[in-house]
Amino acid sequence: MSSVCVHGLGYIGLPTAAMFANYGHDVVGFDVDEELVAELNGGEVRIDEPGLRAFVTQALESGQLLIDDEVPSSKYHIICVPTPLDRETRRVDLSYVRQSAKAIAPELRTGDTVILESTVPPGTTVDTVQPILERDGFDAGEDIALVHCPETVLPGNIITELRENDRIIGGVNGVSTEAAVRLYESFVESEIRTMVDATTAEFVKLIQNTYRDANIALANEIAKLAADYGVDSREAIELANTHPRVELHQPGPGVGGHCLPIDPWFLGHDSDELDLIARARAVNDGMAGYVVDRLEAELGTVSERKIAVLGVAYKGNVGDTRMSPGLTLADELQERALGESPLEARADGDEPIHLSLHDPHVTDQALALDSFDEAVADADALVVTADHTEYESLDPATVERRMAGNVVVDTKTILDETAWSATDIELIRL
Ligand SMILES: NC(=O)c1ccc[n+]([C@@H]2O[C@H](COP(=O)([O-])OP(=O)(O)OC[C@H]3O[C@@H](n4cnc5c(N)ncnc54)[C@H](O)[C@@H]3O)[C@@H](O)[C@H]2O)c1
Ligand SMILES: CC(=O)N[C@@H]1[C@@H](OP(=O)(O)OP(=O)(O)OC[C@H]2O[C@@H](n3ccc(=O)[nH]c3=O)[C@H](O)[C@@H]2O)O[C@H](CO)[C@@H](O)[C@@H]1O
Repeated sequence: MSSVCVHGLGYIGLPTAAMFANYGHDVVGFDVDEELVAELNGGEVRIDEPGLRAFVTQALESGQLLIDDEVPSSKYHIICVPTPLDRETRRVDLSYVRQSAKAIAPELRTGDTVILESTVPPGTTVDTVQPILERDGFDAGEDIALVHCPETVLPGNIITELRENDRIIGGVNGVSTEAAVRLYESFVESEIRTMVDATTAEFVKLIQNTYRDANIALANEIAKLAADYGVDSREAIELANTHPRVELHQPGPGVGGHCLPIDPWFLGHDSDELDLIARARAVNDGMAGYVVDRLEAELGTVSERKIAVLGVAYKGNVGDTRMSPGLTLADELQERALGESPLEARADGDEPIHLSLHDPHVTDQALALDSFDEAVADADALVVTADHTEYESLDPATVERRMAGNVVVDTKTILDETAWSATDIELIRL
């Protein structure tokens, strides 16, 4: 078993560190966030992910996982730090990756391996990480091993997918690739696919998420077309998918989360060839506006209405609100309610719209969420924006009684159409 240091203890680094520890490696989890380090050392796990708390507790209690705010010498260093996108410039911020490589460099010894797991634009391992690691005279591929090994786990199912997803490992040379394979094969149950090229591994990760984003964009456009023809988009997509070579995804209120709305732009980092991919992004980003159009068609205007947004997590059964379609919809409603003269609208002192946000999975106090009863009471319209299990069983008769209006937009098609058709509620599905 090896010594492993995992850099960055967020959604990816924490389960990864616990996984290596639970498979017998000596793991140090390092994070620059001192509050997080203290929380983890106190046994607190702030990420809402099924099974994670118990998994981390097991690793900590066994003594195989130590959480520290200093970087130790280690046979393996795994970088799981953020790679955020500047939404204005659409450029990635690689400062966390650089900072991490700089912290690793002084601890390196001959024979150590550095693994970049963070999602990055093609070329980052070789152009950004390698020169930092080589500053002290080490030669990547000769003295130390260097690879990119992208992370592909699905939030909501991270622990299972860590073990069961195929892994891709691209090293700067064959020796690097083999060194990383030896580590991951200690717990990965599926295929480990290797290549002697870190840039291809980076590229593959990005095209996986881009495929999903573009496929959802197609489903969203199909939903808008279907509405114009009076066709049920979900039924049409289900039938289309019976063809052996068709696999359409599902429409929705937009694409959220930390990956799909961001990663496609990484492909444009050193290329001007983004075309369809950029259009797909625009289609998905436009879905909030489309939902407001549908509401305005029913309500006349959204100004001065009470509208409840059910679901501010970026998708069902998670508590993560990064790039949340529900929150984007709330902003869009706010903007539309202000109309064309926002200053005038503000001057009269009235709230331009009464928005109520609800989510059973989100604990972020800053969002001022309402209880379900508060959200539904006297609402003119409800919009379901996350497919949380809790919303599937909403009682239509109770909702109808409590609302002032009768418009319910089910952007994820999780409500039981037959049950809701027994009420006077106008159920709109995408
Ligand atoms: N969340 C996902 O579903 C997912 C899936 C696949 C890939 N990824 C990629 O994995 C990477 C990490 O994502 P995440 O969701 O875990 O991020 P996160 O924000 O949840 O966690 C990142 C952690 O890194 C810490 N950190 C920042 N700078 C550091 C440094 N220099 N040294 C050590 N720690 C540092 C932060 O304090 C934070 O705790 C990103 O590149 C992301 O795109 C994420
Ligand atoms: C290729 C792939 O599978 N990548 C996954 C993805 O994880 P994720 O949690 O971000 O992905 P999704 O579950 O797809 O959700 C994203 C948004 O898309 C909406 N959506 C989804 C399906 C659909 O048919 N119609 C929709 O509208 C959904 O509601 C939500 O807003 O990226 C991670 C980081 O790189 C990967 O590790 C992980 O493997």
